Amino acid sequence: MHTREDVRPTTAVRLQAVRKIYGKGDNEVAALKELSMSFGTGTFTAVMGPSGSGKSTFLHCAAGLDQPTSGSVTVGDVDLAGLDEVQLTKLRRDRIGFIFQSFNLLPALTVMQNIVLPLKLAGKRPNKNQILMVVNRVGLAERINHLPGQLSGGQQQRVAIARALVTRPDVIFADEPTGALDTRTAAAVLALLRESVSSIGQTLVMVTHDPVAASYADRVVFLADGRFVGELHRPTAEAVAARMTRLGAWDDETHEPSATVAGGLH
Ligand SMILES: Nc1ncnc2c1ncn2[C@@H]1O[C@H](COP(=O)(O)OP(=O)(O)OP(=O)(O)O)[C@@H](O)[C@H]1O
Repeated sequence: MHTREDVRPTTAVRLQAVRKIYGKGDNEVAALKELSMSFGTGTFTAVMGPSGSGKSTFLHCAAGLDQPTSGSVTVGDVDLAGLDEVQLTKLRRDRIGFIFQSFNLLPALTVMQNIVLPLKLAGKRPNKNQILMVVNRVGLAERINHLPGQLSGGQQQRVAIARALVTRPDVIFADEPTGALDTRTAAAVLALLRESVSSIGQTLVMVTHDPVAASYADRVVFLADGRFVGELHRPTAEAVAARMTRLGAWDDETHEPSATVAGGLH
């Protein structure tokens, strides 16, 4: 018998010639321009680019939260263009995990209830051993009966990571997952994300402004003005920062390179 891993395609997510136009006529903005990109199963990719380069639009289109104007997005072996809203919702629930800067936990539910929520919503009976494995992996075994409000920011983000891992999705999209955390807590969360890729083969795509966060990835892809403009494999924070500087990412000083870059963290 095949396990699900045996039959997983080697490409978890593929975008082909994706265009996304917002607005009409004089107000038209081309946020993505013929963007083509693939994300291999079991890889960790960081997506970077200057403000307005299309990172959020990319994330929304790749995760089936928004539809491209043209081009195609495939998750696993499913072309999203062929799905109606109900099917898209089901695909997001069953095959995609999300981690946000703001954690997005339900405050009235315990840690354990938050973690098993995606399984409950999918009508699946939680497998106790699998849940406990995930809870242990994120280091929350002592906290399962706490409410999110009783946890630190780093602990809350670890709950969000466990919640994303528990359905064993084809891909997890993370949007600035360490944006609200201090440097040391961010490092712990990034190490955990890295470990979920290295040890269980999770596929992870993370949008970030932080070169140090990006240095935990296998690959960094750079967007500028809605286009793919380059990539770095086995990135260092210094190389990422240098590339971002060349892209003019910090000209407006809204996103300073992290102070930790100089230390060569990773
Ligand atoms: N709903 C929308 N309506 C009109 N234009 C939009 C909309 N969303 C995004 N845009 C425009 O599309 C372009 C890409 O925006 P997007 O938010 O994807 O960039 P980003 O790289 O995520 O930016 P940031 O790093 O500042 O979050 C920008 O020019 C933006 O103004």
